[in-house]
Amino acid sequence: MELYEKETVTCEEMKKLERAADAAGLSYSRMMENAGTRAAEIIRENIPKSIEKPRAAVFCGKGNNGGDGFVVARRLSEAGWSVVAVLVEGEPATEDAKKNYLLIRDRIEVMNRRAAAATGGYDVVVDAIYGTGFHGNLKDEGLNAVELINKFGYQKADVFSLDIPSGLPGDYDDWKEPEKSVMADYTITFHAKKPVHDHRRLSNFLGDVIVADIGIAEALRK
Ligand SMILES: NC(=O)C1=CN([C@@H]2O[C@H](COP(=O)(O)OP(=O)(O)OC[C@H]3O[C@@H](n4cnc5c(N)ncnc54)[C@H](O)[C@@H]3O)[C@@H](O)[C@H]2O)[C@@H](O)CC1
Ligand SMILES: [K+]
Repeated sequence: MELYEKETVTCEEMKKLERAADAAGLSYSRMMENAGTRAAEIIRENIPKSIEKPRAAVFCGKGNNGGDGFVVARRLSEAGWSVVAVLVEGEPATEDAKKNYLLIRDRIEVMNRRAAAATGGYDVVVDAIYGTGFHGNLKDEGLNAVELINKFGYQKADVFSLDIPSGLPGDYDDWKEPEKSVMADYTITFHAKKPVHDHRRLSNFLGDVIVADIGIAEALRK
């Protein structure tokens, strides 16, 4: 079986697949656009139809998981939602995330985590803090943001984690419960599940796991 056909891949294998897809003509920036666009569609399909103008907060880290978050924020805003973007660790650091940040910066409200703590009433919270690049344990900024997301979740928001609930390493195989993580209602992962999604003791952190196609299989089949 080819790597791109596997249902579950490690974070390292995922990086390999992205490199191969890029070499086959599906650029990293296109993969991010596909990931965020598809995630926004899945979010819209899964919230109660009775909400007329949904309010969403998108928490973005400074890597490419945050970049996916900026694409989601743009897509939900284009769909008529009221959207705020929360910069958890300041401005984005990777090229593709920066590009997508510039596309929303002047269009939707951007705030830091402290300012976000004084807001509320969200129907949807998107967790785009950490994905496959996360290792070890949460540090202060991440930890505070994770607690805030979970607070909004307890209030009324549906929480959607992009790729992996922030706080959990993608290759997680420990039998201990993690110390702290986003508790998602839905985890939207890209291309294939990562080992953490198959972990039987983590279903209360993962919620429903949905795999979103971002074009990698098609690019590699050719
Ligand atoms: N171009 C690509 O490679 C694509 C990546 N995608 C997204 O990008 C994600 C991976 O992006 P990145 O590799 O930029 O990494 P992440 O965005 O997952 O992580 C961001 C940063 O967190 C730091 N970090 C790691 N452990 C930490 C800890 N314990 N405390 C605080 N900071 C920590 C890392 O050094 C990294 O700079 C995927 O999960 C997916 O969501 C998708 O956009 C598809 C295309
Ligand atoms: K995440």
